Amino acid sequence: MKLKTNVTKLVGKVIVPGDKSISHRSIMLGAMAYGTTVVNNFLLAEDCLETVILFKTLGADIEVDSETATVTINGGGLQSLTQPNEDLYVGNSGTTMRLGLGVLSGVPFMTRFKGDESLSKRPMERVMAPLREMMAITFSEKGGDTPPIIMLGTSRLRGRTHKMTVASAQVKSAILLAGLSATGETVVEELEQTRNHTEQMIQQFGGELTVSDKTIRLIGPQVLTGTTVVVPGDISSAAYFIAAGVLVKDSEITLPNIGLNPTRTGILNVLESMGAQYKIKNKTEGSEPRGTIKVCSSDLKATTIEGNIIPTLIDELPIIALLATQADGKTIIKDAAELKVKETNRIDLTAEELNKMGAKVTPTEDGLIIEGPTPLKAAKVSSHGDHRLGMMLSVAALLVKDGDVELENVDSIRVSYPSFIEDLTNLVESK
Ligand SMILES: O=C(O)C1=C[C@@H](OP(=O)(O)O)[C@@H](O)[C@H](O)C1
Ligand SMILES: C=C(OP(=O)(O)O)C(=O)O
Repeated sequence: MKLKTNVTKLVGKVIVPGDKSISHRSIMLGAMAYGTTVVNNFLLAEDCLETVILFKTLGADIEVDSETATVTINGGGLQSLTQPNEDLYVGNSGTTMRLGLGVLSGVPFMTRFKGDESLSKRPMERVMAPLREMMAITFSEKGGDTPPIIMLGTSRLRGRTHKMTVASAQVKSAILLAGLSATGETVVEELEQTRNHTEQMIQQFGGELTVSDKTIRLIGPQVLTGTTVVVPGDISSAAYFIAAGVLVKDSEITLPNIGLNPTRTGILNVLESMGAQYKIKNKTEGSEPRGTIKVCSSDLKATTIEGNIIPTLIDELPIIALLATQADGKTIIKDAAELKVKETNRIDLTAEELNKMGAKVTPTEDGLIIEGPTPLKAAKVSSHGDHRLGMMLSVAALLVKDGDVELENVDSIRVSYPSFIEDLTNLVESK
């Protein structure tokens, strides 16, 4: 697809779709709970629909109203799920597979999880190992770390203490979801604090847990009750418009109703340290705060991004790398080796694709070094099937003055944001 280039100004408002992490969890917890759960502003994108399909295949009563982005789940508790007579195919969605394994470790039947080509290369032992300690039988069919994964759950799951060896909200969440049906205390000691939606939402569904610093404790088994979830706009999707607004001269973009959970807002801290101009308005209080983000074009300076901020902006690092190509000086991103095991190796491919456009990005073992500012030029680029690379490159193209930017495999964007290109184009046309 030929991307929009040479854009002089972006003005307007974008209603960013619902948060992906919260949408996934609302289906899982809704299916584990007793009673009705209503999810408003559910993310109608491929990844979250994989979670809907997964739980429908397991017999859950789920209705999706695409017109209103509302999902209704009539939950009958975990034990009402039934053994499917087919494989559980979850497409490109790591969250669906990892959290799904956690949920199904607590039911006494066998399932076989499969994913697409990208997911079939992603590490699953990080989730299987703790679930095995809790007494589930689970292994990779190929004998290694990657899908297909066999899960033989049990109604005799045992609570255990887990010291995390990787900063991953998906691993933490899989353990906590398993802990809900385990007997005794499940403890997770995090390496770094990661997004805490699972902890917040378990409590919203009437469950109990305690959080002290980076340690989460939960005593099982627990009974959850259906509730209403109002999903905020996804800050990870908003990040592309934030970057576009900052980078394209004379721009002003308003993004209402964005989730501002502090375990997700690392990008805002980075914007501040790069000198970007943004404002937050109408911020609500509570466990999942939300507010309006307003950004306008800004001159940027380089920064260093490392340590415990990394999990709070992990999915935003490709778009932050683009911001850094336009910043004055050398930006250093480190402690982000996890980027190598996302939908693609986002360290190597962020560098490779931006460099095709004339950027100076050097991949390292655990991050990127970006020298800026560099003008970006016409090129043929690819998302490599990774939605976040596709969206980042679409924003990069806006800055190209002469010639075309052709993006290969634009369809991958549907994984998290089906109307992204349309929403970006509307901002260009509203000038
Ligand atoms: O828990 C979640 O919803 C997610 C956690 C992160 O993955 P890791 O847990 O692998 O870091 C993130 O990259 C992913 O997009 C969603
Ligand atoms: C890594 C991501 O998702 P998942 O792990 O669910 O595939 C992402 O959305 O960037």
